[in-house]
Amino acid sequence: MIGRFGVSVTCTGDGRVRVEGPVRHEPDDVLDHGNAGTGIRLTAGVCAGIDGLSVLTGDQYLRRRPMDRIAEPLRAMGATVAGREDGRLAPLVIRGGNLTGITYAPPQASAQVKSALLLAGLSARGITTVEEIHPTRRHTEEMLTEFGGRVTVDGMRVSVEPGELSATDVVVPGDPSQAAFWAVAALLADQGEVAVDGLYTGPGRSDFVQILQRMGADITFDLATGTLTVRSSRLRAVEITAEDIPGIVDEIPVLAMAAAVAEGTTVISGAAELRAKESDRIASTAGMLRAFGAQVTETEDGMVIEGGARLRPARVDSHGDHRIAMTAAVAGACAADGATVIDGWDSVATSYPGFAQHLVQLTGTTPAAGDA
Ligand SMILES: O=C(O)C1=C[C@@H](OP(=O)(O)O)[C@@H](O)[C@H](O)C1
Ligand SMILES: C=C(OP(=O)(O)O)C(=O)O
Repeated sequence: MIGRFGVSVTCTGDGRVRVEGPVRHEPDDVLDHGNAGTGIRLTAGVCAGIDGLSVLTGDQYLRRRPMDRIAEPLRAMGATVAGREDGRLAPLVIRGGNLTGITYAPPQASAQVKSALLLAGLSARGITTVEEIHPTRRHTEEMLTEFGGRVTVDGMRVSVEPGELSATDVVVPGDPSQAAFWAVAALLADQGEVAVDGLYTGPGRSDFVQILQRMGADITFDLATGTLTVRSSRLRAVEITAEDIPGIVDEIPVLAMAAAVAEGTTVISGAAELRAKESDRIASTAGMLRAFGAQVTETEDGMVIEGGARLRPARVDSHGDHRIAMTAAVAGACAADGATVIDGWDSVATSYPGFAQHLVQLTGTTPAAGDA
């Protein structure tokens, strides 16, 4: 993908990637982002800053996800953004360059929107400011600062000044969202302990740990080392509200699975944003839980999960959503006696290509892929 901008990218084979910039010209082909919502939205921010034409698209699921959340502010900065349904849906065609900084308050708590605007702001005239309604993950601010970008954070206001970035070496820590699957695997199992090392320890990415603690889980996260340790536990129901959601936005499917076996009724609300993810994650999570035998009622902005389910093996449709597929695999391997089959297993490659191998290492169970 980055190669389309004339940037040289080399994988050295020892886990390192060498990227030689800068991005200076329009991409020489259509930028296909597959299933990656973060990818297309952040790249749109970069393309808005390039004096030229960029065409961005993705797979059948991504082409259904809302892009107006980035198209509108990027237009306000001076880019031309066209797409299906008046720029609401990809493919998007962006003519960038000649941007002016704006102050923008996204109506949704979204690190993707914030990041798109900060990236565009690097090549705008004046300062670009994003006013968040709720703090979201801050990887973009951290990365821009490491690359010499001038970023200021003042409470819920994040600003960037225009300027060139300079190359640096970055060590990418482990992704807490991936570790969440192994945490719930340990909790669903009858016995045992799982430890995951080297995780990112910054704010807003490991809130699932506190949710699981509220559920009575024996779980600790060592902020000095980034080590998560989880032991099989009896869980109780929890109430998850709008305040909690931005910090666990990607972990709801797997937390909902934990809630299905917990004692009591779990209520999740304020999570309407989940309907705009890879799948409608309220509907797909509820469908998955029901397939395993749990009782769930979908609400407009969340769900009510009756706990105490004895999970049975299931046939689950991932709806093209990696987090549904991985949650089902963990439940099938750790808590349901018999073969669970997952349709749309390929989606897992979006965020965790090594997942099946790790599941086999941990549980000895190979997930059964159904139809593509
Ligand atoms: O910035 C990011 O890397 C992401 C932000 C989140 O999206 P929103 O902040 O738009 O909810 C999250 O769901 C996504 O998986 C990754
Ligand atoms: C929502 C997710 O990703 P994206 O929006 O980048 O497709 C996710 O990783 O669960």
